[in-house]
Amino acid sequence: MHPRTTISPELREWILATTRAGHGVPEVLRLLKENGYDPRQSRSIVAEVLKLPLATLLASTAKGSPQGLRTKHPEAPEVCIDGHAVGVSLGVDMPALRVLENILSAEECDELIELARPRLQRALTVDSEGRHQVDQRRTSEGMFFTLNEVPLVGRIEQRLATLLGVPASHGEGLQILHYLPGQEYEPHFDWFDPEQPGYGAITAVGGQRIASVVMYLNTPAQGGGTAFPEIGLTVTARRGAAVYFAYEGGDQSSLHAGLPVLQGEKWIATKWLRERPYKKPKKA
Ligand SMILES: O=C(O)CCC(=O)C(=O)O
Ligand SMILES: [Fe+2]
Repeated sequence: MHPRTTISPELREWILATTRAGHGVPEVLRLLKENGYDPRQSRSIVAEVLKLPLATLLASTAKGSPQGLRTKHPEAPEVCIDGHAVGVSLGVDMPALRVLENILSAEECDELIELARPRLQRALTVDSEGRHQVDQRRTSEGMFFTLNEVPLVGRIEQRLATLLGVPASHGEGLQILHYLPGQEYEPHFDWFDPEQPGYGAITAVGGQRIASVVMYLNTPAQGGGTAFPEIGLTVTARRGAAVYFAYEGGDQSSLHAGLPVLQGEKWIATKWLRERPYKKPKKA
């Protein structure tokens, strides 16, 4: 049997602190290499400390892994942006996740819903070839705003950019989703799978996704939370709050689902961020 690598408490703490500070696995591995660690050994050490399967880490350090900009995780207890105080009421290390309070005011939530309502269509998913398709796993209706389409959208994009330290140009257009009782979004990852044939096309502009912000525009009477089954966490959908989470391509811990709405309705605004500036590809 091979002896297990012993990891000093200092190295373990350094890996955790560096990850918590918002650096991705590739960056941690790069720094270890710079400091003379053998790359193969570093991968095992990082996998062990972050409790990631080695296979996941190998996938995440290959082409699925963002090499560009990363978000910085908002720090508790609150971040003040242009006089708007955003509360950080819960934090998780793996995946890097924060529950944000008061990301939107009640008026901003209502205004987004009213702007989106006349433009709703059945929400689509992206298939392995990069095509948009109707999918039984996603039964809600939705629409996209273009970047900075109206002043309200621009203001929210700017707020998120300041909060997360990534320019608004890295964002995909804000998506509004509307769920009725029984509608849900089954467990999925927001990162694009590097093993899928359409990966190159989907990431040709903007690269890999690095983080998601799901903002709740109303409070469903019952149900409709966002569940993270790998860590046993369900974030309650409450008007004006949001869940932010960051990931590597291949990161299993970021599995999440929009739970079925049991009573009432659910409105969310989702912002996905890319590692590089993203512009919507022109229609062929
Ligand atoms: O509805 C939710 O709570 C989650 C939505 C989501 O995962 C997404 O839009 O990617
Ligand atoms: Fe998602």
